[in-house]
Amino acid sequence: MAEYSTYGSVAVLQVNNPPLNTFTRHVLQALVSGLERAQRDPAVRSIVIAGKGPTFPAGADLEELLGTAAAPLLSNLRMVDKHVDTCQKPIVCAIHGTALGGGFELALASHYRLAVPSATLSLPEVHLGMLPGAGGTQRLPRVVGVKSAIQLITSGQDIKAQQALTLGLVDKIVQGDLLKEAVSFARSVEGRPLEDRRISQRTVPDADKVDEVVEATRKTILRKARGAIAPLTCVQAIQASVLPFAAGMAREADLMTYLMTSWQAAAQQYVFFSEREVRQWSHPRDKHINFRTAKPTVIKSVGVVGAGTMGAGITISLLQAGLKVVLLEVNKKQLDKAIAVIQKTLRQKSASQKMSQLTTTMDYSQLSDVDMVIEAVFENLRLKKEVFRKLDVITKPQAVLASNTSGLDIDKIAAATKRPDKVVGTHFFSPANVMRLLENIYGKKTSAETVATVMQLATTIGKVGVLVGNCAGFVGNRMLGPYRSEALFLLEEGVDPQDVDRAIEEFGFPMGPFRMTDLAGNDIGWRRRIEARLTTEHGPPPDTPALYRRGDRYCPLPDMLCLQGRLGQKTGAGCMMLQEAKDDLTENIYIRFRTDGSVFDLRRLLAHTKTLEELILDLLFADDCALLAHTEAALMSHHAPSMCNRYDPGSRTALPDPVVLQMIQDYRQEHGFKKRTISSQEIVERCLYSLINEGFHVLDEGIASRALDIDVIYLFGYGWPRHTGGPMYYVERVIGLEKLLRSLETYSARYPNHSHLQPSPLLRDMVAKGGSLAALGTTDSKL
Ligand SMILES: CCC/C=C/C(=O)SCCNC(=O)CCNC(=O)[C@H](O)C(C)(C)COP(=O)([O-])OP(=O)([O-])OC[C@H]1O[C@@H](n2cnc3c(N)ncnc32)[C@H](O)[C@@H]1OP(=O)([O-])[O-]
Repeated sequence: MAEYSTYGSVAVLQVNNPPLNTFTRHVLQALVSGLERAQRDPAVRSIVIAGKGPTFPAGADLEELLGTAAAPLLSNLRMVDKHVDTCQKPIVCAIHGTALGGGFELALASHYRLAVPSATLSLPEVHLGMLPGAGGTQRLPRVVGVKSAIQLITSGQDIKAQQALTLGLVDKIVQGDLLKEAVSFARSVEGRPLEDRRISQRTVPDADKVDEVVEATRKTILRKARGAIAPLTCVQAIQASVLPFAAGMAREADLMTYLMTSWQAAAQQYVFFSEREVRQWSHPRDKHINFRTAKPTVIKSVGVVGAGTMGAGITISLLQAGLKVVLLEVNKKQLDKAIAVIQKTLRQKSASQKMSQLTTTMDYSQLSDVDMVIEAVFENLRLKKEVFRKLDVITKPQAVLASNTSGLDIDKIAAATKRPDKVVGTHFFSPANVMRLLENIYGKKTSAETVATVMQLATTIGKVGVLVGNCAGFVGNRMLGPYRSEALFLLEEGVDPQDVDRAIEEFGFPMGPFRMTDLAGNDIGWRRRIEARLTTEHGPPPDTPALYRRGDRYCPLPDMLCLQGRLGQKTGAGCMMLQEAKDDLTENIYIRFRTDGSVFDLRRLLAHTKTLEELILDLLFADDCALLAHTEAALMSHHAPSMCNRYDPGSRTALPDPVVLQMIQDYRQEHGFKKRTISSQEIVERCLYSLINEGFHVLDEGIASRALDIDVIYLFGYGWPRHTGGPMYYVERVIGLEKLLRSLETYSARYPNHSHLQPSPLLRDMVAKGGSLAALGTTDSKL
């Protein structure tokens, strides 16, 4: 637990609790015993505390901290820190690996800190809905000042050794053998006065400015916290650091108790464990196929087909993980553009050497030797099948073929090959090198080995892989459908897009549904709806009721906006693309003709022409000759058209657009909707409850095997606020299943034709029988 040894006058205490040397009560008791022994021994004149194995203690043991042992654990840690702080013999902490939370707090209580260059320090408690409750909020500001302490503690960010040295958090960086250096350092400081080494006895350097600093940062913290209580509570504790140390510690303890007993802390700790538990996957339809029984194929090289935004992002992720990549793109200009993006990103990450692992090509035969291919071409089933047909012929028989589709049928894609067992979905989220989620989709014939391979790939490239079944939209996008529909129905009834966005953002999402569509592109859903024959490029399909499709309520507003060229933020950027892309047309660029207002996808037009130049010539010699220029001017104009908002050039701030508001008003009038006032609560409930209700369907159908899989998908792929634990956790632990059912019943009685508001049979069953999502496999056992 804490091994005791002596090197002459130096006693060394090495925490030994593999794998992360976390603090349990027993570890802490062993540390106290060791400290007492060293203090008692007259031959010992200094003490070194270190971690055995790969790391310095990575903090309190969360299993204990979250259970009934929390109070004794916390008081033991405070006791150790007090022992260390007040010890009459100098104590040196030797830091390697990750000194996190309580580990870093122990180091701050010590008199000297040495670290290896690769060491990382941080106080990440805020991510667990807590604060550094063993003196961290009191000691850190005494070293770095209130301003920096607020920044470090409310973000929980990592501090690398060099930065820690600059900030005065470590005294020396050690290049060689850490323990040896620490022992000799300890020896060198023996007998020196310790009073100025005790951080607790120092004053906060910017104490006179504390109120000013807190005031200046409060707004930013509130905005970033998006409803989480921990960040502001951390600030309150840090504010108390200007008090005498004991008073500050008492305030910290009170605030820690408040946070530790909050539902948000429980939710965030659930997130921590769920992020790890998704790795322990099992096949929803056959529990015998799972992470233990299925063996992954070793992947050393990956082909990526398609060098658009997704393909480039996927390539970066793979290269960063040290894999060999062959990037294939049939359009030379697009390939060059992607190479430039990849190079720039890797350079920013100081990882330019990874470029040597990249081969770029326009020739499919270069993929003959890769272990796996990830296809990332345009979201079109015909095109994807064509690509898979080619890949099946060219790649080696054992290669895994994965599609980065966001919702197309994996079985249909697999059917284009003679190896459906090796075909799988790997749905990355944009930007693919940043977003942590990887939704892995198995088809009817996908083998256990293939599933294990893509789940392993997720870990290899630092993503959170979640295994789901095959259905339109899989888990994430399928659940988003009802949410988006309900948001649109709310527009019909009287709210503006900005009202919906505001309510959802106040709940904690970084972006409401309309800003999100503006960012992603309104045309993505439009194309999907055109392909599903719900609408056409010219308006609703003939003989179709305006507000219904296949018996379901349908809101055509987004289609109408697309027909007006309001495709999202990128339409605003479209003019730039049009200019620079005169002969580089790989993104979707839309033009609108002045005579009839119709919108065309330039790519589609290009399919009938050889080059963009030819197309432009055609247009110039056609009756609509002025129109391309007109379109350019329109796109360049100050009010670049977007979906529901307008964006000033170079800005992402969504501004209400009077044109859209008028259009919605006309639409309400035309279809007999009577505008009414709708509360934020109703907006949030209707949007989120319909999304969650779909989650119950997803579980019922076995598309997701556990509620925690859905939570992780929403937390890591869709910006669901972390402090609420994810949609399924939130509804069960905070709202209550019964209340969800009653609300859905009320709303579905009011809107009988909104099918997604009809409570799912699984939800009804659970409420009737008193069942819980935990029984379906959440991490309750760990909470
Ligand atoms: C007392 C009050 C004041 C103090 C408060 C604190 O200290 S608060 C705490 C402040 N400290 C933190 O918040 C640190 C949280 N931990 C981390 O950030 C990372 O684990 C890491 C960077 C230390 C290592 O990353 P990595 O990618 O190398 O590894 P990995 O992440 O995959 O973890 C491996 C296994 O260890 C498990 N496990 C991990 N930590 C803990 C823990 N503290 N406890 C228990 N278990 C823990 C993890 O679940 C996983 O288990 P599995 O699934 O294999 O059964």
